[in-house]
Amino acid sequence: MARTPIIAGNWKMNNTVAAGVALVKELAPLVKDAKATVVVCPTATALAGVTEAVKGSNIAVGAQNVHWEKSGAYTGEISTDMLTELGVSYCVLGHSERRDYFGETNEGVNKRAHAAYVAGITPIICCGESLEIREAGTYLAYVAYQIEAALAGFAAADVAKLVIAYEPIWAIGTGKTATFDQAEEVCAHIRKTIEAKYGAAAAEGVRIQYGGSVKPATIAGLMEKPNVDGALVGGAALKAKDFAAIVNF
Ligand SMILES: O=C[C@H](O)COP(=O)(O)O
Repeated sequence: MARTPIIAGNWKMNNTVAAGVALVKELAPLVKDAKATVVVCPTATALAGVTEAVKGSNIAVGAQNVHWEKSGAYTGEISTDMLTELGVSYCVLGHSERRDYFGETNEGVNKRAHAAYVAGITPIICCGESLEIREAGTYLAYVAYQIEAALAGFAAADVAKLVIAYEPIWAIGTGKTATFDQAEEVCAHIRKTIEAKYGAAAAEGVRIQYGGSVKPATIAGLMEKPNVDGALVGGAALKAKDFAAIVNF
């Protein structure tokens, strides 16, 4: 079974509603023939405007986080109902910036992933090691543990439909893309980890992205790797032409 590539743009804390709407309006005609699934992940305030603006295009919209409870006293959080009401169909979870700056834990990522999946929102579950862990040589075990924790309690048939984003923290926003072989090594290990626990069909179906300073010049080399199924793009997703060039690799 061939996996459809998936390229997602994580806008992080960038773009007002007006800027986000303008960006997707410029992007839509540039990616209309993409063979990859195309996703943009605006900040929360721009989700309504952007979901409206992409109607009739092949651009899907993702959120940058979601809470596991349906509603209640959780100041600053967003529920799955609030996202599905807008037509949001993906959600980035466990990004290293959430883990490092806002105390996101593996357990929280797992709870958010279940809530999103049950609501019909495809989780894009992030994992990735720091430079210290990379240099200590323990990165494969570290990433495997993050994935096992994030996927706990999922049925094999559901794991097949998830998206994982491998983002080495040392490559995010630094201009230091992992080499194609470094990206492939970890993405292959993630697939092997999933196969060991959930079986061949889950490992064959799950889509694994690489993220970390992906640029138009590096996407083709990454996509040639058998275990890299797409990219989670930060900085280069803020310019329609650059993001389109990545999507149309
Ligand atoms: O979510 C996206 C990643 O953190 C990558 O960001 P970047 O492309 O700016 O390095």
